[in-house]
Amino acid sequence: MANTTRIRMALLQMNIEAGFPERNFAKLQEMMEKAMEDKHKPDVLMFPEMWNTGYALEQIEDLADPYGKQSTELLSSFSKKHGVYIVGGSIAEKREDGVYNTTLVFDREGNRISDYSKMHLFRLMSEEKYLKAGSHTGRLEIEKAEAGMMICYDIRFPELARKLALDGAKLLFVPAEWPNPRLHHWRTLLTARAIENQMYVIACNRMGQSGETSFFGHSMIIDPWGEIVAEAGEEEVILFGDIDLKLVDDVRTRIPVFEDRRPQLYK
Ligand SMILES: NC(=O)CCC(=O)C(=O)O
Repeated sequence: MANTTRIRMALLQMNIEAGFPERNFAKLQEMMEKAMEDKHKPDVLMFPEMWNTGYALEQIEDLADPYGKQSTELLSSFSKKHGVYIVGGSIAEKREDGVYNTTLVFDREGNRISDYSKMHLFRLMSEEKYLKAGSHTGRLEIEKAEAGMMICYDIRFPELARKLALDGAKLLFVPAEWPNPRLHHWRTLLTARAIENQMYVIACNRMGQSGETSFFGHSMIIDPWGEIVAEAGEEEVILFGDIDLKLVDDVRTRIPVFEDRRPQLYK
């Protein structure tokens, strides 16, 4: 990177075929290769939620990736080969006690540097019947920038975003499978998390149809002032956008929300 405060993101807004992991692996690989062919090579690749299986929840025990092994092999070798960070959307990950909705993160050398399992399960899509909830927050470092992770429904919990910000996050990554008809909620909640925490929000949604459910895409990068840096439409696309970490410090200096908090009065 020429200028160390700037980071270029590539968000792979893909269709996901529920119940067909091999097809989704192939699609993801194809889009990752395409992203790296761009003349302004990205520093970070990011994907949607549950990109390996989609919401094939009734078959999830059979479809989920045991301990994320297959996903790790692909993402680790790709990040090492191309020298790119990967915030791996999320996968259905099978562990001994059940299936988790887990983000895996890799650095430019292919090392797995972080993981996060979705802690708030979304009942409207029956997650609580088939998935286990994670029990720790998700943090990582991209170049020298502290970042946090939330998965889809998690963005309805501002206290989690605030905790990540208080712990030092300047960026927030949000992989999602957020369906119609809640585009207004998606855009409003992401923008609110960016403004209130004065952080970049980088959110990658899927597009396409799965049974009766349609997904609107609209992956977004929002700056700490609440302005939209980049936003996709409803099509399958790679959304590129640059972030500048200096802006986080500028906004936090201009309106010193974190200094003005009075947590002793919020109990
Ligand atoms: N996959 C999800 O967590 C969907 C969350 C959602 O649609 C919402 O409205 O919240």
